[in-house]
Amino acid sequence: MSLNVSDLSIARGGLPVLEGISFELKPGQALILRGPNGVGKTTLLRSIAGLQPPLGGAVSGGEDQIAYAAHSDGLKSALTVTENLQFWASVFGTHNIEPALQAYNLTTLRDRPAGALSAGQKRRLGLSRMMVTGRPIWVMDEPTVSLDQASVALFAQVVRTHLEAGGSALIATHIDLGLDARVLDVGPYKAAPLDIDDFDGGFL
Ligand SMILES: Nc1ncnc2c1ncn2[C@@H]1O[C@H](COP(=O)(O)OP(=O)(O)OP(=O)(O)O)[C@@H](O)[C@H]1O
Repeated sequence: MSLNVSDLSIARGGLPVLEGISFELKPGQALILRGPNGVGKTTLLRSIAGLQPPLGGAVSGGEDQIAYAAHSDGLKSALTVTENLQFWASVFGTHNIEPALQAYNLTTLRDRPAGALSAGQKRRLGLSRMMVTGRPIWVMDEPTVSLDQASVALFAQVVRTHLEAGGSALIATHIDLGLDARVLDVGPYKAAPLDIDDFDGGFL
């Protein structure tokens, strides 16, 4: 199923950040979001993932189809690598965690508590959760933070395989992942500043 974003306007902390965002993401496609720090990429991804309501416009096709990977890895530090993935598999009603362990080179770390992993290993585990969700639309916010070059390549390969299987991916990233993907620069969609309409002329 395609994800459709239509004339979306979004706010953070009560202030509009982006407006007029529209795109379609079809099965097999990836879309890379770019834009300067603070422009609203995270806010856009959160809105598309259903974590916050938009100010206006619409998102369709994402209901129960989206798996969202935020800035944080979302791991339970006392659980092992295997237990973390089993937990997420049970949340999403799936079972087989082995492909995720193998794809992210985590098999030798499978019995290690997540809290005892390095930052890059934690990130690999966090990203591997996407595979066990069984969901077709992956929405990912700066997924390569903490990853070394080899792990970035692993991640890009996982995404390629996901796209070939008919999945899709929406990724906010500042780096070139080498994917065959469209790029959407959200900079030009920066919302106009709010009008200050409570100016008290009597103050002058
Ligand atoms: N919890 C918050 N409360 C209020 N404002 C926030 C909050 N989090 C972020 N903002 C503001 O909302 C705006 C959009 O932030 P957002 O995190 O979506 O940007 P971004 O494009 O993802 O940035 P980056 O590239 O640095 O990750 C920024 O101006 C930011 O300062």
